[in-house]
Amino acid sequence: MRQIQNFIGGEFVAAASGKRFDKRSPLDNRVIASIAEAGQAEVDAAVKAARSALHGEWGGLTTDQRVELLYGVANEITRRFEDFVEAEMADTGQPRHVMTNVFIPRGAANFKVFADVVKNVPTEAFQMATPDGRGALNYGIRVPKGVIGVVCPWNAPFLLMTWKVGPALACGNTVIVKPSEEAPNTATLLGEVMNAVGVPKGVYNVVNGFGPDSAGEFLTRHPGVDAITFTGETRTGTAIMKAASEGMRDVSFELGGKNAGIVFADADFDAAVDGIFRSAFLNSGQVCLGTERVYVERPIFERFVQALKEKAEGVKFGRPDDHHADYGPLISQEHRQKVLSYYRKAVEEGATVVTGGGVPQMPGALAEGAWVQPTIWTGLPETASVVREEIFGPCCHIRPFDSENEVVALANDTDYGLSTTIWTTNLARAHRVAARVEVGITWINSWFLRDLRTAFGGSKQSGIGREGGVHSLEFYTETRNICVKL
Ligand SMILES: NC(=O)c1ccc[n+]([C@@H]2O[C@H](COP(=O)([O-])OP(=O)(O)OC[C@H]3O[C@@H](n4cnc5c(N)ncnc54)[C@H](O)[C@@H]3O)[C@@H](O)[C@H]2O)c1
Ligand SMILES: O=C/C=C/C=C(\O)C(=O)O
Repeated sequence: MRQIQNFIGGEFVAAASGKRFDKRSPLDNRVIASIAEAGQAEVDAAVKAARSALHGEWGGLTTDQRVELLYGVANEITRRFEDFVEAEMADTGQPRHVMTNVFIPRGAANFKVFADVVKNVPTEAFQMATPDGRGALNYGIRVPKGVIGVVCPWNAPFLLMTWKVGPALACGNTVIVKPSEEAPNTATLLGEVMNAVGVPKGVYNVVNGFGPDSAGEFLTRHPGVDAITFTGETRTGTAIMKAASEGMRDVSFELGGKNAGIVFADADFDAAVDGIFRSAFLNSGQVCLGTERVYVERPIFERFVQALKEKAEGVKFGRPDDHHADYGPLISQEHRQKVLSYYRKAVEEGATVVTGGGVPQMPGALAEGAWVQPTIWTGLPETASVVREEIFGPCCHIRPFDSENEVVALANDTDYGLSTTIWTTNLARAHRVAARVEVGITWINSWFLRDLRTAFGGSKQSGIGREGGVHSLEFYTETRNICVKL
């Protein structure tokens, strides 16, 4: 069984308390790893190591030298691509093709894009007139924010962790990562990469554990942490914001969503079915940008529901290396119980269950896994729980609409504001509707296409701040203005 340690100051260490916790496979609920649970002592040590790296070799590197190392990290991730695929499949149980095509390639990309940004982004300067006529020059310099706490979710562990570590390191910070207790594997593996590439010890640290009264809380409350970047549930964001406020730390939050998919009658029908299907069921619905509310223009509503039903009923489940497997299980039995509770609630609230609503029959040991059926509902009011609350499973509710104004109002009738996908061949309308939907990112005739230079983040309860391209610099650096009299 894999033993997973913390990674502090370049060393793999257990917890002084000796505390460890188990990781169970989503596939069959077997214990597959034992993880050292970092306590306050380990978090203190990680903060100390990160701080001394800032004032040591790492803090003295030029941007070019830092960029060189980050490219080295990206290249080493690529060289060990298979190791990261295996590690993440063990954690999440998702099919190999999802890892190799979607999630793991973003590891290297998340380092390269920000290495390029910091190399090329200009700083600002202003010439100003002065009463004596000789003028003055103002110029800005960017400095690292310091020690960054990075708290990560389990649904795309490597992608989402490196999406924060990449810019943080590119801007000269040091980091302490707290992976999800459900998905610690790839964060530990990245520690091996950092050592292999020669990233100075203490620049990248990993403390494993849980949230409240464990590593997550110890990190977000720590006075030696200068800023916190968090990806996870909105309610966790509230708890972390409270912790960060003790000491006035800046926060960057990527939180929950209840995203709408909008399909107009003039859409490319097959493309829209494929696109909504992928956005609702990829990664067994465990994607924050995924679609759980589908709105279809009435003339094609019945045909669309039928087409989506057929695709959902064609889904094959299996082990990650089963080439026939389209989908894996949910991350854990606990999460499966949450999703199944919504499946029950939908029926209690009067939903028509178009397909699914239960668990698939799985052979042998897989019967113990966290499997659920892809599920489609119709017939519920917008006030229903499964229409209002994030479920984070392979399920969606579909309802018809009759006008552009109606569907914009429906899409915006949510506490969240993360993403939307719009399907129509009338691009003037697509752009008009996209500008009116209150979310951070909208896709037109597509979904989950990601240009890493763009602003990424949520509105309303879906997040605080934007990361991506130069936008990340606003969070991972501080700008100092210097005015010199000429
Ligand atoms: N907006 C985005 O880009 C984005 C991306 C991926 C996932 N998500 C969201 O993440 C959620 C799924 O991930 P999850 O279940 O791991 O989220 P979660 O909030 O349960 O946990 C996320 C992380 O926070 C830690 N944590 C929990 N309580 C804490 C506390 N009080 N203090 C410090 N740390 C704490 C957990 O240990 C874990 O590492 C979904 O809501 C999904 O929408 C959002
Ligand atoms: O489950 C959510 C996936 C989020 C993806 C990103 O944050 C990204 O693509 O940068």
